[in-house]
Amino acid sequence: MTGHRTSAADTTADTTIADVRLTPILIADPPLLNVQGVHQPYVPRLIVEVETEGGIVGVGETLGDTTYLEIARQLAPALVGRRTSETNLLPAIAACVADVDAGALSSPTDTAGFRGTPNAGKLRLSVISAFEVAMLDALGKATELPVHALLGGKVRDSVEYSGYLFYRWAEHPQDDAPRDDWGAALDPAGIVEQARRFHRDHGFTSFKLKGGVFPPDEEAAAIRALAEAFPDSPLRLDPNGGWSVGTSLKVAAELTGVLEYLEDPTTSTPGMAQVHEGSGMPLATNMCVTRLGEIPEAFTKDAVQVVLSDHHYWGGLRATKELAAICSAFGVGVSMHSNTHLGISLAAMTQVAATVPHLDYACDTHRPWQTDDVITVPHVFREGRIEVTDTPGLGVELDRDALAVLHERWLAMPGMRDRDDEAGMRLVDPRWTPHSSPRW
Ligand SMILES: O=C([O-])C(=O)C[C@H](O)[C@@H](O)C(=O)[O-]
Ligand SMILES: [Mg+2]
Repeated sequence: MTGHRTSAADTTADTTIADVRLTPILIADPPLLNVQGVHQPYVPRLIVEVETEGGIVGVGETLGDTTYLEIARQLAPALVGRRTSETNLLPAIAACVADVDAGALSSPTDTAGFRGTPNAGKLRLSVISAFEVAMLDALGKATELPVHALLGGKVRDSVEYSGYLFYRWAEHPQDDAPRDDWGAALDPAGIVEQARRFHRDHGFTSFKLKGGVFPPDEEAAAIRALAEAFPDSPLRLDPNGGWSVGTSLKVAAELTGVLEYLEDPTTSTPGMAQVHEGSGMPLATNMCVTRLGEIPEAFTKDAVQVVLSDHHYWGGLRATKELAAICSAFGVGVSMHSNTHLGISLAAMTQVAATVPHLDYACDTHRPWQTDDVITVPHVFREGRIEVTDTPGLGVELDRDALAVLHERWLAMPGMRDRDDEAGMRLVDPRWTPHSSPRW
């Protein structure tokens, strides 16, 4: 053991950051529907590599839209010469060196992230998250410790995820888009069939339906059909703020006892508080509590009962643990949100989820919808769970060939470098205007 440590120290002990590499990529995505529109054939992600003086490489993954990439490009050189252990400095360094383009802040919602109104702090935190994960991965490899050990150690050996169901078209309208064999899911029967495949292929026993697509009574009917097909499964419905308070109260009354929780039925914190007060339905959010400053109002008004943490939003794995501790102090539950992502993010989500004692719900993940990956051994869900590895760092290895292919795709398709679900929908419905909120 000592001999092993010594030899590792000889070659790898210097954890000073020597180089930071950024690789924007485009990953294939099916035509999944939501309140804003439809996923386009490709979604941008950013892969961050942090290389130490000792030659160790750590990896991180985050949103790859232009604004995020610009922030990352400003932040990367400022980290050279820092230690991989200095993750607490990331917010201050980012605030000093990374400007956020005003255009990115003028949008009513952050279409890339679905987390309420964008602001500079939120966008920087999303970029920081990938650097923090890459630094922890490198540090873990250098010290021969898994990332969960750097966060205080795991309290569970596997992390449960929920099957993320979407209304969807059979194929994208673009002729040259990638195809899959899922077929369309546009009614309760289609959603139940999708859930059966998720259960068969990955063992998921908890399901979330992305709503805000059809009139709420149709989506409530899909939930009831799921409850009949999977009587023991916890179920959630998430219309991403597409309903008025009145509509939310009506659906909440109808689905009380059927849903585990209702997610972001309406957009504002006062609106969420009214819905909970009037219905008693537990409400979850990844839209009205997405940074520390939004917590006091939401918790004192009892507007949310479950916060969907997301290390990409909150600035990394340590920040996720801090959020979980605050939630615990207020008796608010914690689960985990996801956007379209690959295996590096799934590894990071699993490592941090393993360390949060009161993670009371199955976490969200889009990963089963993705056919691409940038790690050599993609994760396998068993009984809806991912095993928490004890391999040093995140326990994943970058597949450089796959990364190069997906980067080539990014170079070749400048029109896909920003997620734009509205633009995707306008190809089919040129008058599409999702911002007449609330839709129902
Ligand atoms: O829980 C959520 O709100 C999400 O997962 C946001 C995502 O962007 C989802 O709506 C999607 O991918 O369409
Ligand atoms: Mg949500």
